[in-house]
Amino acid sequence: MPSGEPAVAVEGLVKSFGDVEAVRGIEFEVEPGEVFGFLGPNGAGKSTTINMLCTLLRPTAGAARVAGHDVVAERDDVRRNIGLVFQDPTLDGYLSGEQNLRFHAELYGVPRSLTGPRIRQVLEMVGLWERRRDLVRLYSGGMKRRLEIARGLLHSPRVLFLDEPTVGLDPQTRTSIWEYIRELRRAEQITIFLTTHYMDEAENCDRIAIMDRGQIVALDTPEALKAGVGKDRVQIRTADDSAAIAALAGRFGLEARLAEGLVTFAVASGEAFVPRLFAELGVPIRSVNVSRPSLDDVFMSFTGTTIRDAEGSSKDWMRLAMRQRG
Ligand SMILES: Nc1ncnc2c1ncn2[C@@H]1O[C@H](COP(=O)(O)OP(=O)(O)OP(=O)(O)O)[C@@H](O)[C@H]1O
Repeated sequence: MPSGEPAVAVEGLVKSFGDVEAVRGIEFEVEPGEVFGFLGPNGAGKSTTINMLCTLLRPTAGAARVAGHDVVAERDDVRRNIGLVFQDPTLDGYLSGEQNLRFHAELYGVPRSLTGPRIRQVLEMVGLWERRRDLVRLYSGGMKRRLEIARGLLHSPRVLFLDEPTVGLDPQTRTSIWEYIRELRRAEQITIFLTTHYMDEAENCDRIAIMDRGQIVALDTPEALKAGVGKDRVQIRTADDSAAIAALAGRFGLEARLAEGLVTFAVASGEAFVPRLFAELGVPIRSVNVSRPSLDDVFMSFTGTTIRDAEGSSKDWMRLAMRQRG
């Protein structure tokens, strides 16, 4: 990928299926090394977009470049430079972890001399080197997912597409998968493009795009998206709640009320406000708690639906991808 070029660059991308305009002229760029999250309710157009990026669907209009290559004119170059990790396991349970990777390396034409060292490198990265000789059917769910990630990395892709990488895994395993994803970015300077329905996971992304009805309706860092939703919630415990409520109204023009036994109010930037509060309230404060709008609030405000309603829509694009590649 030429230096300075985005890992993914999308311009006026459109995809129509007959009368259905699934993707309506979207634009965005993903920088090399970014962890980029793609969220949206069912039918928003996420899979259609990703299928175009992975060269499995031809755009109706517009253009996209992945790893510096045009998805239509340089399809094979794009394919060589991307890795896919999909939800449905396609590992062979009757082969060992290492044998699964060897098979994949052959499919991808990884030069033989490089295969052994590369397998060791990716297995060590996901903590499976010691277990490489065990049959995959004896692996736990988390180990299988880690092996799939290792497999997606085997041919050293510049951009790794992950479809809900931790769905169905227990919280501890999800945390460890995320550790691998972060390590991966550090070690391989790879760009990671992922879909997720877990908002806590979306928090781990450098930036998030929210898609709805064929359009990108929001794209920013998790922090900026949450800040854009509105105000933080501040709760204080005081020596005299009535006096505090009166002082908040009198000195700051804030309307506060008692909630859960705490003086509660909303303010644009809670953390920045706290020092002023201590300095100027004139009523002793015993404790303070600032909470931010969550990404759930962000999702709701842009799409009118909760992320939970958007769940269970795991798509077949990765499956389709593998079938078409294989
Ligand atoms: N091959 C196709 N033929 C006709 N319509 C399609 C086709 N693929 C997708 N669509 C339509 O395009 C729109 C976008 O679908 P898409 O699968 O891209 O959404 P999505 O955001 O991936 O949803 P999900 O969260 O369910 O995976 C939907 O209205 C869908 O019905």
